[in-house]
Amino acid sequence: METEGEEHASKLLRAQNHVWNHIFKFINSLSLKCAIELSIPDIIHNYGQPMPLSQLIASLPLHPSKTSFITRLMKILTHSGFFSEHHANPNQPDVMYLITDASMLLLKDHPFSMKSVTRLIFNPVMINPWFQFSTWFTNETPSPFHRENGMGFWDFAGREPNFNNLFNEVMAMDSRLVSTVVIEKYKRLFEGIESLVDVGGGTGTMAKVIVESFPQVKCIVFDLPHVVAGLEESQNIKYVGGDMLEAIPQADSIMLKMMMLFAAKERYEKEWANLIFSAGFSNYKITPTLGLVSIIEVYP
Ligand SMILES: C[S@@+](CC[C@H](N)C(=O)[O-])C[C@H]1O[C@@H](n2cnc3c(N)ncnc32)[C@H](O)[C@@H]1O
Repeated sequence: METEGEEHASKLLRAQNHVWNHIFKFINSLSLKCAIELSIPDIIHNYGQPMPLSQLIASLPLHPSKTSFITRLMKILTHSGFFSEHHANPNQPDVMYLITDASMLLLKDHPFSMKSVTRLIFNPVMINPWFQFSTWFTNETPSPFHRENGMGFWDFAGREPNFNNLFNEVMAMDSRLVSTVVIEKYKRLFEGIESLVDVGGGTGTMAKVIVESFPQVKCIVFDLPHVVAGLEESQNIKYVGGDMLEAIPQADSIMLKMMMLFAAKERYEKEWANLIFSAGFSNYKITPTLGLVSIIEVYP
């Protein structure tokens, strides 16, 4: 039984431990970045069986003075669920690694590879604004991103083609995965639709999957002009550049996936966003698990 003093000391240690852990959480994500840059998920996957640490080390472009640190990197990543550790037998001290469902999504050639997400999110353009977070609360700058990069996110994407392409690629990857689920699960919703506008539809990945599965649907992919410029249209897909905060094209259904619907309604008081809200969410399929806000609806 702990004395009052001991109990106080354990509580204090637990609290300190909690703070240390929280402060160092960034090591988890930046270790993941490191592993991806060294192609560790691909190397282990291509090995085709549990990969001994010595083999992994031999396959990496390491400076000889750094080989022992790979064990530490792999400990962090195993603990975070990106690899699993295996021990062949007690006489074989070399630990072996396999990839997990999570690191499968980091493989270069996986159809739903999230590698581009890591390139986008670990980009200083995206990370540095977080260092401005508290300052942002104390002044008028519209977003930490704006404060750090001198303009809003979408303006920045409009001026930096590489960043724009990377962002659109990330969105397309998400849509490739989500569309497979949406088409399967919400088939019913698309069956009666003749026209649909995908507001903020990016480069049209969702729209392409929808018209392939439901050829009666005519899709308008509506997004900022720099996103849709030069994209190839088809009989069922038209691209329209514009600002959803001004107006959106007419269609008998609206699709929003990962869009700022609340901002459109509350900050910008857009009529079309109000319409969605006033119709009552019960009429709409809101599938937060499929994205930040995924709404697929036929209206009126
Ligand atoms: C988070 S992405 C979602 C893209 C796509 N719906 C998806 O889920 O893959 C947000 C999209 O909204 C577009 N966007 C941002 N502001 C916009 C505006 N004012 N008018 C039209 N599109 C806008 C962006 O260019 C971007 O493609």
